[in-house]
Amino acid sequence: TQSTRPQRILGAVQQNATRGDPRSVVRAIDQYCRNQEWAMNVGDEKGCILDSVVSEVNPATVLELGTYCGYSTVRIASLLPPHAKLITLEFNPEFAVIARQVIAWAGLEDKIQLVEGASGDLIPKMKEQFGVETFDLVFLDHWKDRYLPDTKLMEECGLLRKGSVLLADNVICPGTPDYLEFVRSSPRYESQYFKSHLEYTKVEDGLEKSVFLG
Ligand SMILES: O=C(NCCCCc1cc2ccncc2s1)c1cc(-c2ccc(F)cc2)cc(O)c1O
Ligand SMILES: [Mg+2]
Repeated sequence: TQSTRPQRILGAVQQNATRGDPRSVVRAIDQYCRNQEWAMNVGDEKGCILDSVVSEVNPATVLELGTYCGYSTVRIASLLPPHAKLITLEFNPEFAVIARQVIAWAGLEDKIQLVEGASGDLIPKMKEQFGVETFDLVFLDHWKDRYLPDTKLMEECGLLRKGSVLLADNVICPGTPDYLEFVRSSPRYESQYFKSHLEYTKVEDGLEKSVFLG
């Protein structure tokens, strides 16, 4: 039977990356997706910007919306301090099955909790079910039309504190116009655009970093 793209990405990790070495997992996925077949990982170019923001924030609690195969999950978790926790939400069960194996190959199971379901359903349960107070960093990389409603939902659920950082992928391609307009015009956010390219291509894309001012 025909394999899926996520299954082929997992195969590339198992063949080319070293167990317990997160950066080799990141490198194996980037090499596969740049040389064999494109996939919607944040990628190496935007990934460097992601690394710099994660290192600057040095978060104890991270929420990732949109796991896919776990590329950015592993990339972020590899930079977290010892007792930090990353919760990642994935809607597609097939992606979740692959991501769990990529996370395990990287040896990062203790830092990462992958939760299956829709962000709109799970965000209101964060405090009670997952024992979360607030998130220091949120990486938005899920349905592009959910960035704005989920940001408002996180505010309403008290999951953001003064200084919480939102980092959003794909604000140009595929684009998140309503989200961009909101964070750039709201007095409650300080926003900054990091120009880059769509993963593994020359098409323009970028990350928007928005600090919640409380
Ligand atoms: O759709 C994208 N990413 C979201 C996948 C949706 C997965 C979800 C996770 C989840 C968790 C919780 N609740 C609800 C959801 S929905 C995406 C698409 C492109 C792209 C760019 C140019 C193209 F020509 C074709 C695709 C590039 C990217 O970097 C992306 O991130
Ligand atoms: Mg993306």
